[in-house]
Amino acid sequence: MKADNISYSYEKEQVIKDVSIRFDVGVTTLIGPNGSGKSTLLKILSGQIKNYSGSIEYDGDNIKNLSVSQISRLLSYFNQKEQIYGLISVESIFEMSNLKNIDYTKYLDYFGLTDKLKLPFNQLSGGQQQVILVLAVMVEQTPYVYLDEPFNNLDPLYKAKLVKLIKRSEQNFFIVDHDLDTLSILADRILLYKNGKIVKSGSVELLTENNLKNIFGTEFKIHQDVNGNRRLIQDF
Ligand SMILES: Nc1ncnc2c1ncn2[C@@H]1O[C@H](COP(=O)(O)OP(=O)(O)OP(=O)(O)O)[C@@H](O)[C@H]1O
Repeated sequence: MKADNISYSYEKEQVIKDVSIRFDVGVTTLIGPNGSGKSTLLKILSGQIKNYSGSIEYDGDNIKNLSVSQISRLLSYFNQKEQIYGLISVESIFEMSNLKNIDYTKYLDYFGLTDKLKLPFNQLSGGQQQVILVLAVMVEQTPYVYLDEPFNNLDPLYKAKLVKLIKRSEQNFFIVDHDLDTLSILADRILLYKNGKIVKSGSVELLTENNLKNIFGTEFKIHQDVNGNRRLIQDF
């Protein structure tokens, strides 16, 4: 995916300011403050918001020239804030997503959620709902996957399982989240974002105390764990 010079305003407020982004193979993460426009940008890149300026191409085709079914084969999108499933069963959610007839029960087994298959979605806990929705998106098996805050509500075990699943997947992910430790382990590319613009892009090496302070306006301390991974500790 290649997005060039994307700008977007909600009524009077310009939220995205001339952003150019590449979404390549692997895991790309967008890190920035609350209200800075990350979710809006994901909706633009995934074709849900259309009246932006700039251009977005997938494999050389402008997204504006693709049909709804072409887009649905190309990309999938997760955002728990806008889920609408309510009384629909977990099984039906997977059946709607399972266009390639894959065995999705292995995912449910992996999260210990097999016994929830027949339940209505609203009888699951917040974390269970979150896992089911992320899994339903992965079941679509599209090459591009946009995840808006996939690690919200997840306990440490579910978080570890989801990290492993994403790392093992052949799909390409574009993730927005505020869990910086998890992103630092997952990310192949990091985009630091503030006030509607990409401030810096590069590898996990970008997660420095200075860069994070610049983005969020608060102090951090960076430590290395025994595996050499970065651990970011916010200094309160
Ligand atoms: N549908 C909308 N109509 C009008 N303004 C909106 C709409 N959605 C978002 N905004 C505004 O756009 C700005 C960016 O919102 P957005 O949800 O994209 O930020 P974000 O970076 O994803 O935030 P967070 O990290 O808190 O989820 C905010 O000021 C918000 O109030």
